[in-house]
Parts: sequence; structure tokens; C-alpha cells
Amino acid sequence: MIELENVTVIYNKGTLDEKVALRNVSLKVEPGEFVVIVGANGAGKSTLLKLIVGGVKPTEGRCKVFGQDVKSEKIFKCASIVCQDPDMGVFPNLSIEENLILASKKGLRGLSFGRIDKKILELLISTKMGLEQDLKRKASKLSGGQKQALAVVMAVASNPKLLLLDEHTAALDPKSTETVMELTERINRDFGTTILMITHDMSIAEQYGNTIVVLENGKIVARIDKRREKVAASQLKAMIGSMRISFAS
Ligand SMILES: Nc1ncnc2c1ncn2[C@@H]1O[C@H](COP(=O)(O)OP(=O)(O)OP(=O)(O)O)[C@@H](O)[C@H]1O
Repeated sequence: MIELENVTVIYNKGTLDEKVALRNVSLKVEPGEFVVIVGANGAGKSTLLKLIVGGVKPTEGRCKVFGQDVKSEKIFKCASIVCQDPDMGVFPNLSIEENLILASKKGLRGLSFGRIDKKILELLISTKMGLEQDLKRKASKLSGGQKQALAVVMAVASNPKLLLLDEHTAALDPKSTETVMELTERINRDFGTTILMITHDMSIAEQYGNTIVVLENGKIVARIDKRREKVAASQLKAMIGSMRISFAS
């Protein structure tokens, strides 16, 4: 599904501001995998996600998604992204229902509002956040946790093959974090959606996903298959170097 071959990304190449963000990175992600990406600030995690959606191009090497070189307009139809700010993932002046219907029509022309898909409504109910109780409520009236749960459900409303999550629980309290992570896991398990998730929370990395990719200074320094070996949050912290980052756990 995703194949990076010796990818190097250099920002502002040839200028005084030149910055190597990824160095000779090779990575394969299979369909249905749930990959957790960890690493200190500046390690290159967001650059990796930007590469996959075509936001940056490899300076060297090759990045293929769905078997082809990345073309942003094609990726847009098959992938969704949720970032860390709960206000970025929802349309505040639209109701919960309108947000979901709009999200399900991603990439289609026109805004014909219809009904919410049964599968999406069930997913919303499964969060136990009460979102389904008043679908006419404006998104601006929701709590941060509710907004982020809605943003994740919206992200899968268009049946994407790939879900990219950039610290999507970073702004949430522990209870909402657990709810949103359980929702994330359910999407991977029940829909088979491939997930790439960045987190600074090592207890989340320990608990969720099947693969952990550790980035350091633009290089992949470890790829851990959790189905074969267990890894504790404390080990991950030690691996990254706890002096260089403040962890949530
Ligand atoms: N648009 C840009 N122009 C120049 N340098 C950039 C740009 N984006 C990122 N960088 C640099 O590239 C390196 C990798 O950045 P990136 O955002 O990928 O790291 P990260 O691991 O996601 O960090 P964080 O955990 O702080 O979000 C950093 O040194 C950063 O300063």
C-alpha cells in the first residue's frame, strides 16, 4: 500500500536554511496495517505523512502509495487525515449530521444532503459520547473530545483506504483520549482501514497498533512488529531518549 525506497527529503536545498528532514528512509506498509510512528521533536514524523499525501516530494528516492508515485488529487480520494486540533477537523457552523454527510461526499461535486450511512451512525454510537442523541447540534457546541471523535468518524465516512493521524489525541484529556483511541482501533479492526498514526504518548504506542516505527534525526532506527515482540512504554522512551522530549505518559 505504501512503499518508500531510500527516500531523502531536504527542505530549502542549497540555501542557508537547508534542512535534511528524512535520510535514506525505506518503509513498507501493508494493507490493513496499523502503524504507530514515534520520535523526538524534529525527527521527521510529519514530513513522512506529508510525503505520503504529496505535500512534499522526495529529494532523492521514491515514494509509492497504492502502487503509484504520489499524486495529491488521487490520494485525496483514497485517504483521510486528522490532525491534533479538534477545531480543524469539523465545520463549526454545520450540525453533526451535516458534517457527516458532507464528509461522506468528499471529492464529489455539489452538496446534496442526504442521510447518514448506517455504518457511520453505528460508529458514532459506539463512541458512547452521546453524539447521536442530537444530530442537529452545531459542531461548535461540542467538547474537544466530542469534536475529535466526530472528526475521526468523518474521516472514515468516505470509506478511505488509508487514514493518517497526526497526534490526533494530543489535545484531549485521558478519558477522551481512550475513547478516540478505541474508535481508531475499531476502524482498523472492523473496516480494515490502513492507519499511520503519529504520537508522542508512549503508552498509546505500547497499547495500540501492530507496528511501531521509531524515527530519530530523519532515520528509521527501529521497526517493531508488536505481534512478535512486546514493547513497553518505558523501553520506547529509553529508545528515543527521554531527555529530548516531554512525553504525555
Ligand atoms: N517547511 C519546512 N521548511 C524547512 N524545514 C522544515 C519544514 N518542515 C519541517 N522542517 C524541519 O524538518 C525537520 C523535521 O520536521 P518534522 O515536522 O517532520 O518533524 P516532527 O518529527 O514531525 O516534529 P514534531 O514532533 O515537533 O512535530 C525539523 O528539523 C523541521 O524544523
